[in-house]
Amino acid sequence: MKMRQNHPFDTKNCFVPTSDIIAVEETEFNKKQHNIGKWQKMAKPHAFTVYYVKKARNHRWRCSDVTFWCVDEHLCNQWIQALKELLEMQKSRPKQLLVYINPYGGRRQGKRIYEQKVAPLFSLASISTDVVITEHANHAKDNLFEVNINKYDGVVCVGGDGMFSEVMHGLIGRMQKDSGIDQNNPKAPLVQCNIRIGIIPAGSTDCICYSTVGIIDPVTSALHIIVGDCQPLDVSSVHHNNTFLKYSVSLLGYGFYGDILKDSEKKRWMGPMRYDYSGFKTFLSHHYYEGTISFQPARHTLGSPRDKDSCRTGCYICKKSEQQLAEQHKECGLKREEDEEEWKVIKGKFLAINAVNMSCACPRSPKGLSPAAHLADGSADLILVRKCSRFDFLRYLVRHTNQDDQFDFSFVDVYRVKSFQFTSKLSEDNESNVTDIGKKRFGQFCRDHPACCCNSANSTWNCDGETLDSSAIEVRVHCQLMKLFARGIEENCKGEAAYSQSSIEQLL
Ligand SMILES: CCCCCCCCCCCCC/C=C/[C@@H](O)[C@H](COP(=O)(O)O)NC(=O)CCCCC
Ligand SMILES: Nc1ncnc2c1ncn2[C@@H]1O[C@H](COP(=O)(O)OP(=O)(O)O)[C@@H](O)[C@H]1O
Ligand SMILES: [Ca+2]
Repeated sequence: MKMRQNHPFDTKNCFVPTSDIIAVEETEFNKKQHNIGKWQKMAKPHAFTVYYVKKARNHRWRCSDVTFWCVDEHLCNQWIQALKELLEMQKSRPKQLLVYINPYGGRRQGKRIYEQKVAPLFSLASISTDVVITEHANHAKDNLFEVNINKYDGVVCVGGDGMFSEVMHGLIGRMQKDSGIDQNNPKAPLVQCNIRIGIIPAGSTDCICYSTVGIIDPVTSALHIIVGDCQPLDVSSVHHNNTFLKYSVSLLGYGFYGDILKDSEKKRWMGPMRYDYSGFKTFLSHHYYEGTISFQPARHTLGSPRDKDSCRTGCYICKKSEQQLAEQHKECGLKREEDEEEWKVIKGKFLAINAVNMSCACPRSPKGLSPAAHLADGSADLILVRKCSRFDFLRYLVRHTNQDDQFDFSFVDVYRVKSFQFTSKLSEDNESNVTDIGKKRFGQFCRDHPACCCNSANSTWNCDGETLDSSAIEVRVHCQLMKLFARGIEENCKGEAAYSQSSIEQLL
């Protein structure tokens, strides 16, 4: 059996784990191939090609191939058969996927990206697909409540964080509905969603993809889906007055990121650039908001937001949380301890309140809003940026783009939490004085100090790129509520540290 690799770095030996094989196909020899070199002398050769994942730099994956050939047809068929049987044994691989494409996300390239880069790979891997090109917002979400979901091994969304959020709401909502769980009850134990979601990035920020794969690259994401990766993800539920508002997996941001989102929605025609434009405008406006934040610290998890190491593939801290979750499920009859745990209360004037379930790394900020946040530890990092000068706020923002610690400022506090609540001063005042209509209607900016940037209007919550209607919210992190076709960011850079059993032992 002879081997030939189809790329310029031909080597004599090639080691490919079965888990990295994408497909095995019989290869037709054409006349031209037959007439070169030593094959000329042979009887009709038989060949098969193995397509496999080739890992390139910066977490990028590509489909490579290697062709084996020989004169013995029977031997060749035996190899094809044996390799196909090995592939059949990879039980976590999807066979049937439901795909939603947002044709208007990001630079409006979703349909082209899927058809040119992703569909050919799915077809090579013998994955059948039902494809829906969305016609309006919430199309995918509503559709997920109607389809025969058990027919599919996963759902793929082609778009940005907003599109992912829609699909996630459809799936989690469908799961709770089928299990008779009332989503409006903030304390309801939600049912885990085992149907994995794959993200083909074609949006504006694509933070969820970047934070779980390490790169925004449709081919890499398609290959993670094909090999059947599985990454559990924490999800926060957001409620107001016993009414369910939304779920969040990446950023829940009030003040700076809420204001950027609100302004940028009017500039959708600008594409991803709208965030730079609105970001600059919001930075100049320098509005701060008064309110009270109460939270329950996450005591069950080992890490802290100031850790130097990040969550990486096979993260030990996330595995520990998975074990704790399994134990909790066994003891589900017992009273939940969280109700008894203490609440910390902080009142203040904030430029930004950010709660992140993951690092929120994205191309704009490769280390993210909270570099040590974990994908699946059952906690969120709550970042409070208090009123400070424009210059200091700029220093804080710039640190998201370099190696300096963005939490090392007197006006920034960060806590690892499992739940929190926020009420703006404005709504507290309105509740205590409902007759003060003038304050409600005309209180846009502080009338006493027009130049001081304090804002007596509320900001908006940015929930994974969607705005929330209420400023007063109650948030609870649900450990590993859903799963992605991903494996977390792989540790492939020299000198890059991550949590391992030994580093944890040193910590303890
Ligand atoms: C002087 C330069 C300072 C630059 C600092 C930049 C820090 C950026 C951190 C970005 C965190 C992003 C968190 C993710 C948010 C997304 O869910 C959301 C919706 O995404 P999509 O649906 O793909 O459009 N995106 C945003 O809210 C935009 C944030 C814009 C930040 C400038
Ligand atoms: N066909 C459609 N027309 C308009 N909006 C849509 C459509 N399909 C999905 N959406 C909505 O578009 C929003 C943004 O989509 P997304 O793919 O995240 O793009 P971007 O990253 O540019 O914001 C999502 O909230 C989603 O609900
Ligand atoms: Ca988390």
